[in-house]
Amino acid sequence: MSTGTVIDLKDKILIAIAGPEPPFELEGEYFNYSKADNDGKRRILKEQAKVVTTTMTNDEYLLDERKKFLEKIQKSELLRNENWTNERFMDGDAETTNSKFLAMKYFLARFNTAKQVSKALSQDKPNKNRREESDSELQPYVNQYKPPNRRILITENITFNELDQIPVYCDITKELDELVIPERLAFDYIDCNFVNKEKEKKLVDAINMSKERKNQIKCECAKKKLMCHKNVNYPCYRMNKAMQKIRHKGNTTAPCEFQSLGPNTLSHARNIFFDNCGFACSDECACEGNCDNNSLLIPLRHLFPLEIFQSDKDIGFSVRSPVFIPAGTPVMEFTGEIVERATLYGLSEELADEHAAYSIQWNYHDDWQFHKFFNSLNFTDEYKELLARLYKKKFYIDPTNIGNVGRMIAHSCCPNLEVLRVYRKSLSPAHVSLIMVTIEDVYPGTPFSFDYGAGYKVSKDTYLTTVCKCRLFSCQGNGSNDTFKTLDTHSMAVIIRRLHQMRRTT
Ligand SMILES: C[S@@+](CC[C@H](N)C(=O)[O-])C[C@H]1O[C@@H](n2cnc3c(N)ncnc32)[C@H](O)[C@@H]1O
Repeated sequence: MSTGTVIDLKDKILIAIAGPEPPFELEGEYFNYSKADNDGKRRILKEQAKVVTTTMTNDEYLLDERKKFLEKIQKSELLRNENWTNERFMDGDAETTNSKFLAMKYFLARFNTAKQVSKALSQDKPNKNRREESDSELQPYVNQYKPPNRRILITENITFNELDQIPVYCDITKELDELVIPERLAFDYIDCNFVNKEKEKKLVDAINMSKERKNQIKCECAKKKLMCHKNVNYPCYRMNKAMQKIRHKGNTTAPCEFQSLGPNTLSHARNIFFDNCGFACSDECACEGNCDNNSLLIPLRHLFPLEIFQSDKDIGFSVRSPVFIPAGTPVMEFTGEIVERATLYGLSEELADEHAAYSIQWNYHDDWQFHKFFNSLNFTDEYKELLARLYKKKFYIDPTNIGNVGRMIAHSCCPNLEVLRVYRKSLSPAHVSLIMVTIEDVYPGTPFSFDYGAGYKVSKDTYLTTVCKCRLFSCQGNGSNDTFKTLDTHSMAVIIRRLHQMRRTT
């Protein structure tokens, strides 16, 4: 584990232009934690760990958290009128559309290449003779974690930000003496992306060029209420609409939808970063991002209470929320260092493997639709040339040493989140943010997950999908239920609907 900390990097870091300034005061407890190396951080976490017990039942705890959440919403003029009990997955036609979308997503998670996918899709037929499972057979896949009453609380707040309190629990160790803080838990927390000025000089050039008036995108609308953007002349809204229409060849489904409070919908389960990108208002706009054209509004406000917990040795730490989150909600951002592939793989072999395991690649070097798109804009020629050069490379967000809660989300073959790219202020790779959006209604306590992709390896010769421990109904991991592994999308959609009905009544 490398030991770079916020303190070591303070003078080298450039906050990627899209984000607000993070709390870099480095005071008090945060200062001590941040200046410590990995061993030191683990020591601090171990020293502050304590056993906590509760006499509340799980239902009482969830009710209490829901009450607190609703009180928080009531305090916000912007969010007060939203209906957070609305189950979007079940909302009329949305149920059919959503279950088909999820079934397609789970189906695609099985294949490594586009060729395999095409072949499998051509053979994807409903099996009318299939016996339907009973509720008790499906019960193990309802998937709502209920922690024990006695837990080890490693830290009350891994973020050090009182507006975003995220506790970390260990539920696999009973006694404090036995608690081992893994290296991967001892990272520096950051709320926005950043660029290392020394490593990514071209990104710094792009950030500087983006400050020219012609290369900026921001709304200068009068400060009004939530719907202020719905004027087709506002640049960010127009840009959002235009970007949502960028499509990979052959995608004839409706464009995706990126908005503040949802539902954010995806265009297609395939080609996620090709076909699903949007643009958001930011603090530079007259609305300061407090409008409906900002899919980062909820993540930046840290609206949903989150918890990091460990209940499984193999999976490690995971994340869950004690409140219901409807489908299509951007729950959190995935933050870290914006790096080019060569920077990531220029690390020593061991470090590169470790960083790759946590990083998300969010663009494709041959994304010619995106090239065509920014070339059609009124940016300066110099900026367009630089963007063309930059976007021939692959970019990652690397949260290994400095990142946020997004880095703790587990993989699943039946994920409930999708990671999407959204830009603010301009279109360079330094203006990107990755948002993690729910693709189904997420019931209280359900661990969050996304699909790491078929190419993700846990060791030199082992793909994660072959050893996956998500244990959900169509998990591809060894030892999982074989009857679900090869299901067609039609049968899967039926099971997905039934699981949702079961979750609602639990
Ligand atoms: C990005 S990290 C996720 C956070 C990690 N659980 C932790 O404790 O730091 C990815 C690693 O988590 C583990 N992991 C995540 N999802 C898994 C799954 N479904 N099955 C097995 N291991 C998983 C693997 O070790 C993987 O390399």
